[in-house]
Amino acid sequence: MSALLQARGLTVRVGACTACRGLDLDLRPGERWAVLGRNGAGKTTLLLTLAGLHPAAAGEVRLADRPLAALPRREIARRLGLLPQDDADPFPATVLETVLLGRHPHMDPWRGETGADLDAARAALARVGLAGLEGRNVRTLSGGERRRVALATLLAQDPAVALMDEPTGHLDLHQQVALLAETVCWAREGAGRALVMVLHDPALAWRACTHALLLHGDGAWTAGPVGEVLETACLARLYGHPLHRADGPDGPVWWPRWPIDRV
Ligand SMILES: Nc1ncnc2c1ncn2[C@@H]1O[C@H](COP(=O)(O)OP(=O)(O)OP(=O)(O)O)[C@@H](O)[C@H]1O
Repeated sequence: MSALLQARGLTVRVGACTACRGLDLDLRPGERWAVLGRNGAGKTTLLLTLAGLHPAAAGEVRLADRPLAALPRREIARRLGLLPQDDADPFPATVLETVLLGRHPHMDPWRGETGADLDAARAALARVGLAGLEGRNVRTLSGGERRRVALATLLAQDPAVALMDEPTGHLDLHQQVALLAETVCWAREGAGRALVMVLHDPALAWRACTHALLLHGDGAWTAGPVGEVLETACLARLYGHPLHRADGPDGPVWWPRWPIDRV
């Protein structure tokens, strides 16, 4: 099956950081990639580069087999969605108005939103468990509620490729699992959807994703199926911290060793 998004020989740099050097990646329909690495390894910058919002130092990103750089932004926005790490609200918009922003790439600029756009926005809010909050000012939401609105905006956009920067940020333990599970269901429903998500918990990556990309912080990277890449010694090297692993009925969990000799 042909890739929805491809990186070829991609080198990504920002400031003194080299996120990856010579990255080759094929994001195929049905695949869900977790991006893992230490703080400052360049995960956000890589996502921005895959979205065409940060220039590559070398190599190329291709969307639907065409160079991303050659596509108009509106066409990119119909196929590719980005959940940013932070939710900025310059204006006191309502929850529904915020989620409707996800429909803009699909709207006729002269007609504005249709009933179908409103239905899509309301359905997305219901998926993240926020039906009934349509009229609330987004600035009055809690951090976790605001994160769920951001995810609803992405779902309403309905892109084939969703790039998600720390989708579990601000979410409690239940909401982390609920929202990731909902996202996985959404990705599976579509004819050809694929996800890339930055996560800080390899156990969630193991459950929610099919593949993992590890950014080692010096431009080196490791990519492959989660069962091969998410290995304890490799994760301990990635984070520079010894890890414990335990296996439960729904998969492995890793947790960092507490420095008992110091605290
Ligand atoms: N405009 C910039 N100028 C200089 N350095 C920058 C710039 N933007 C980001 N950086 C640096 O580049 C590095 C990578 O940033 P990035 O946000 O991509 O990391 P990250 O892996 O997403 O980190 P985190 O896990 O903390 O979110 C960081 O050290 C950051 O301080």
